[in-house]
Amino acid sequence: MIRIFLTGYMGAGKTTLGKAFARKLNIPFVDLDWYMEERFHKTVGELFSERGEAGFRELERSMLHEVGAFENVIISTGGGAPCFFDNMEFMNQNGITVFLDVDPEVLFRRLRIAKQQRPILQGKEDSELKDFIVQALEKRAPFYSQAQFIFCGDELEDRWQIEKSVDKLRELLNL
Ligand SMILES: Nc1ncnc2c1ncn2[C@@H]1O[C@H](COP(=O)(O)OP(=O)(O)OP(=O)(O)O)[C@@H](O)[C@H]1O
Ligand SMILES: O=C(O)C1=C[C@@H](O)[C@@H](O)[C@H](O)C1
Ligand SMILES: [Mg+2]
Repeated sequence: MIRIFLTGYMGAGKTTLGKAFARKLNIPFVDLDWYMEERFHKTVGELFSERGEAGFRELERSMLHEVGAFENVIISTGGGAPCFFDNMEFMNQNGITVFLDVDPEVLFRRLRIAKQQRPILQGKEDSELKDFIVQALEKRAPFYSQAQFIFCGDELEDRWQIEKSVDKLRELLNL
């Protein structure tokens, strides 16, 4: 039975790599953010603004437990999920955990063009976004570093790079 949790900061490529990896292994892919959006018929942004971050995190935790019971699945978590409650411990006990490690400069490049969909980044000027990412990575490092595997997600810009990363991840996990 395969159950893999992909973690990492926003824009690390959890959804991109997770989808491609699941296709390769021919098993379902579940994105925790999408799962919550479907379950509640609301966007992550709406859930955030209606419940506040604390309410969102509670919901995220219970949804993580729900998808964490699925078998033969690749799960990409929200960027913050590993950093609240005992979520990291839960994932380590229930599956294989991978931290997608991406250079802050690369994250900045990706996120500056896609920040509107992410409530935590909304309204930030490019000049403050870079520092915000660096500081957030420092704060979150103690959680992300508890993953069993660390994988470089710098190269996910086109189909060819994604395919190459999928093969490397497969090798790393011995699958
Ligand atoms: N070719 C590309 N050039 C630049 N940016 C890209 C390209 N392809 C994807 N991106 C961006 O890179 C980011 C990585 O994608 P992805 O959505 O998989 O990250 P994620 O880890 O799932 O983030 P989140 O935690 O916010 O869901 C996205 O913001 C996407 O818009
Ligand atoms: O890094 C975060 O805290 C977040 C990441 C996204 O995946 C979403 O779960 C939400 O926007 C919060
Ligand atoms: Mg995602």
